[in-house]
Amino acid sequence: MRKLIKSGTIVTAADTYIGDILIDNGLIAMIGIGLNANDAEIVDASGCYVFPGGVDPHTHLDMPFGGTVTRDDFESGTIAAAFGGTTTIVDFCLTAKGKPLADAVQTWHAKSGDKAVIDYGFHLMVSEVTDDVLLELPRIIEEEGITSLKVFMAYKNVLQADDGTLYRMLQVAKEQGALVMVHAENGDVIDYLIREALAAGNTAPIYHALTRPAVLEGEATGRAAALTELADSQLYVVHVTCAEAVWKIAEARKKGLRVYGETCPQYLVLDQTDLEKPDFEGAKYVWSPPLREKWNQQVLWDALWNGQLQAVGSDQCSFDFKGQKELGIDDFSKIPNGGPTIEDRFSLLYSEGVHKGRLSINKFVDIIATAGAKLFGLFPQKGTIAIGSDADIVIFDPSVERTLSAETHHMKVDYNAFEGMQVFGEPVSVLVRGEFVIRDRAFVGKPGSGRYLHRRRFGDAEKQAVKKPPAGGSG
Ligand SMILES: NC(=O)NCCC(=O)O
Ligand SMILES: [Zn+2]
Ligand SMILES: [Zn+2]
Repeated sequence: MRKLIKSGTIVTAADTYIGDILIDNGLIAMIGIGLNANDAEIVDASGCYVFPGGVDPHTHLDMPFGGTVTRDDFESGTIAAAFGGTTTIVDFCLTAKGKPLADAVQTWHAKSGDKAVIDYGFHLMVSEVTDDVLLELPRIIEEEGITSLKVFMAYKNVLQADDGTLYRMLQVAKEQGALVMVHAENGDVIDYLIREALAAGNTAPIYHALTRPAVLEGEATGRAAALTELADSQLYVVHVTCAEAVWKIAEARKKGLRVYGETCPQYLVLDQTDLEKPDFEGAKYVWSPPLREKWNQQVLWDALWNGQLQAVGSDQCSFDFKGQKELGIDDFSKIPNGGPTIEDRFSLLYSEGVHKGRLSINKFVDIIATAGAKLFGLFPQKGTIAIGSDADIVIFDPSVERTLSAETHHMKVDYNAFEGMQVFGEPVSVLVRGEFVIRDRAFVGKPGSGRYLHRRRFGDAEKQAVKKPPAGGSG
């Protein structure tokens, strides 16, 4: 049945206006004022914002890491995402050294296919360059529409790739129209600092931060940008935490390089002192790169506002405190890295950004939905409210004040990283391709209803936009 969303304040990355949206066959069919459609179900959105569904370009669901597996899988993770206003995720498909890339992609399809309740795509994590990898990559990019490749410069002896691998991936990305994503930290030096700290008996969670100093994130970011320049390629730096890394991205962008950056909600609202919480509670706040000194938060907000950073991903990678984070009780380096963020990304950015006057409402939409869709080959199908786009819509009540908590969240994990934080605004109803997944704050979706997204190549949208009309055509 068609749906008519009436009288909401429609917000895109460019505009804010009161209007109606007619949804037909999962797509936005019409936008106007005073629209009528006798056969359509009327959805009253008066007093609410009508946002495009959030696009989260950085999630780890059902992922093995640090000797365990993330608590949230594609079912609980995407349900939580939907409650939080996110309708599209791009998850990281973990490849294994020496094994075909296609095996990893099939594993990720098996993890997600009958579980996801929102739409999803995959990035491919690549940690080695072999003849087989080089042969297989173009096929994966073409057939699977996986047009982003992730390289780790940290996690020595586990996921870390060397500079040659990063450079080669940048070359492949240039040739194939893909975007290289990089976890930028100097893994070799960090490995040394960790061994030094442990040898001195420094085992508590705070040493996770102290052995991964900001200067090593800045150094790796600058190195990745330099290799991008050499390869004349494109780079997206994930989870930027600090001024040192922002400066390197800004410098690269000033030179005209295609270098982009993402930060995450945790780096905008939490800081290094959280790792000092007693009774091992600091382990809940172990991310890599780590939470930084508080003054970095303002640098990140400024960078989002002025366009030095483009997007905010959740980096959802959840582990229970009990039994999982506790693996590192005697050794901080064994604490599984990551936290539960998929559900609160959208609301935290609205509340801390728009409500507190740090971001305009249009900039918020850009950061939370539009920029990610553009960079990862999904725009304008995803990330905006426009005629012909998927009807992925969040009806958001800005008047609600609520407290984030593990008691009320929908992730499976046993703690909330933002426990006790007050936020303004709440996604009330969420639609994916015109179907309610969340309706009046209740889950009404169906596991398996999320669709896999075959993404376009990097830069394809721009190429299509300037395509010449056929000779003799009217154009
Ligand atoms: N960020 C983090 O600590 N865990 C997830 C894996 C990664 O993105 O590095
Ligand atoms: Zn990472
Ligand atoms: Zn991550």
